Amino acid sequence: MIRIIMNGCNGKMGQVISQIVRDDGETEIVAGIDIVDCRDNGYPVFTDITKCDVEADVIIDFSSAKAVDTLLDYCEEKKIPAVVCTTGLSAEQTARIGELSGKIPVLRSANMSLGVNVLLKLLQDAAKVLAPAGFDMEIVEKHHKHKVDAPSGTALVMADSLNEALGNEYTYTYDRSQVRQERDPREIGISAVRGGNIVGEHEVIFAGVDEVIEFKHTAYSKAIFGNGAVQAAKFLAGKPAGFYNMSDVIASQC
Ligand SMILES: NC(=O)C1=CN([C@@H]2O[C@H](COP(=O)(O)OP(=O)(O)OC[C@H]3O[C@@H](n4cnc5c(N)ncnc54)[C@H](O)[C@@H]3O)[C@@H](O)[C@H]2O)C=CC1
Ligand SMILES: O=C(O)C1=N[C@H](C(=O)O)C[C@H](O)C1
Repeated sequence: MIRIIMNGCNGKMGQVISQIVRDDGETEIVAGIDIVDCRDNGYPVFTDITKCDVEADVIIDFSSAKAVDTLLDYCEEKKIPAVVCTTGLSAEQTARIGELSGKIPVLRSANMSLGVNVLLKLLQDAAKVLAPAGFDMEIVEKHHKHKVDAPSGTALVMADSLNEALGNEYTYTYDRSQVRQERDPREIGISAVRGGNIVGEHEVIFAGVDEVIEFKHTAYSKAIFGNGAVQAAKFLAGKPAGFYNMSDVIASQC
């Protein structure tokens, strides 16, 4: 059995993962962390991560960017592998994760679904052909009204994938309301829509002269992220220190 600590256990994703693990014969949640202790999960819940003294093989984090500094301190102190799924992290937090991966295994991914991670590769192939041919690139993401970060972590990773494939020469434009000029050919536009209970949609538009290509991923349930996170936890437990992402998990299953 792989023993998991669930950070953010009483949130939407924490509850999805609690159910997946209940139905899984290879993993168990041995403790949860959440500032809100509102339900009986069948495992102990700590409202302060520093008070959690339960031994575990890996921690899965779906909490809040504000919670991530303390999470990383805890993982470093306890030498516990971390699957970091929370989005909206600062540049400093991202750098800290990079440093920490020299000491412990850390897997970070803004999107744990198989589909998005396959799409990231397809986008790079498309960008290498279409951008030099003059196609403009725009990303539109849509999420539920409760989401606090914008643009989504996935939209940013998609932009970074496009940019990386093109030699990192592009800048990102989030808002055109204050400018009165044509778009720069070396920009990637990123727009965020929030409303209702949309689970998550990401559309990447390559707009050329007289032709448009659109790549779209639609999440129909949060289970796709939860299943990916549990697979990532199984992958990460027992690995040497290093920085991993979902493409490592997918490659290990092929
Ligand atoms: N990487 C991925 O595939 C996905 C990432 N996410 C990200 O995961 C995060 C959580 O998403 P949801 O579950 O939808 O949000 P949520 O708001 O439903 O749940 C977050 C939980 O974290 C708890 N929390 C807040 N501060 C905490 C702290 N200091 N320590 C422990 N727990 C704390 C909250 O009380 C809440 O129960 C967000 O950043 C979201 O963008 C969400 C879905 C997929
Ligand atoms: O907050 C969410 O719900 C999601 N967040 C992730 C992101 O910011 O990209 C992944 C997914 O789209 C759902």
